[in-house]
Amino acid sequence: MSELAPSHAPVRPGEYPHDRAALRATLAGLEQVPGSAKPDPILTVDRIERRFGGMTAVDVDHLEVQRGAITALIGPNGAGKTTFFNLLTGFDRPTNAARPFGGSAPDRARWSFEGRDLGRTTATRVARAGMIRTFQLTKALSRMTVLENMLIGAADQPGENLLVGLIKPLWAKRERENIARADELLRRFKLDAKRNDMAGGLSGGQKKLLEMARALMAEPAMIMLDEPMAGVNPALTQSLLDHIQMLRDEGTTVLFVEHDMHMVRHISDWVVVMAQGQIIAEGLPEDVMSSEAVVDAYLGAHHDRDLGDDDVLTTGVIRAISEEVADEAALDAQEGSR
Ligand SMILES: Nc1ncnc2c1ncn2[C@@H]1O[C@H](COP(=O)(O)OP(=O)(O)OP(=O)(O)O)[C@@H](O)[C@H]1O
Repeated sequence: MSELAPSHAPVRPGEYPHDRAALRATLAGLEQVPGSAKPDPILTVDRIERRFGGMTAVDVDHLEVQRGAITALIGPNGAGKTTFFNLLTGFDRPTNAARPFGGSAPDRARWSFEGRDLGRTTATRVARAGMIRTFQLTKALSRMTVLENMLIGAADQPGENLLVGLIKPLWAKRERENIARADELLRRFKLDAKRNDMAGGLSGGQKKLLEMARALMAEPAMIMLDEPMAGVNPALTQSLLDHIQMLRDEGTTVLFVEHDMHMVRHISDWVVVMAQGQIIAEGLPEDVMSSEAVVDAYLGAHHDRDLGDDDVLTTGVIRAISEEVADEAALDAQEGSR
């Protein structure tokens, strides 16, 4: 058994054996229920709500994201995944946002990253804390070159900091370092030949790669990818998957939203299922996605097919199935206590 598995002792990125099996062994020992406790959560979320008028888009009671793992957030269209991402990264505010100096009222949204409270902070500060996201629709700036796009992603770009801007030699050194890092990432993402091209001329898949590479300029502890496979042609699919797995192997935590179930099944270490704003299931991909509950929800009765898309995953079906699973668990528990 893995060294990590029995104790569930906290682990740091550098300590990961870069061994997916060991990480999975740790995760396999966890309770597969919504809000399940993780041995070493990098992100912990409590009671976050977002309503638009009378509609509740997000209503998450508790979530912990395991450090160093690839966690997939799946769910039908409109489940609240992107809104949840927006809230966590400071691009939107919860309806029950914590009030400044309001203490820690239990009904107020709270989330912390690396133990740091992010509930009252801005998108820029969230990014500086090491939690960087990409968007469903790529935000590559088309009238800038690929390299310029990369430099925007650097956490300490000189233009942002007046003091650094005033100290020219330091400025120049920073810029050289940022360019070196950008070039290294562009090589890694096979975009180096496009370095001086306008980003607007890249294919959809290349823009996705650029967005991911740009997010890595800030050396985030956790990268959040919103539908990284959307619009990517099959030729680039494998490359994207490899990059994401490489990030995990290097100790970066990955949280991604995706409809491509092949991707979810093949690269994620843990899957969180959202429906109607709530987290309704969590677990290992093979358990969550092969569980009769989710397979039925996605595919009807066709258990012999791999999950290809989630068109058939309607909120109603998944909720009905999750209730059924909860009932079964309650029955099991009753039987066990007899
Ligand atoms: N700014 C907004 N104003 C009003 N309603 C919104 C707004 N943003 C999101 N919603 C609604 O909130 C719900 C959740 O949307 P969200 O985009 O978060 O879902 P999603 O799970 O990311 O869906 P998809 O998989 O289709 O991207 C949807 O019903 C959506 O219409």
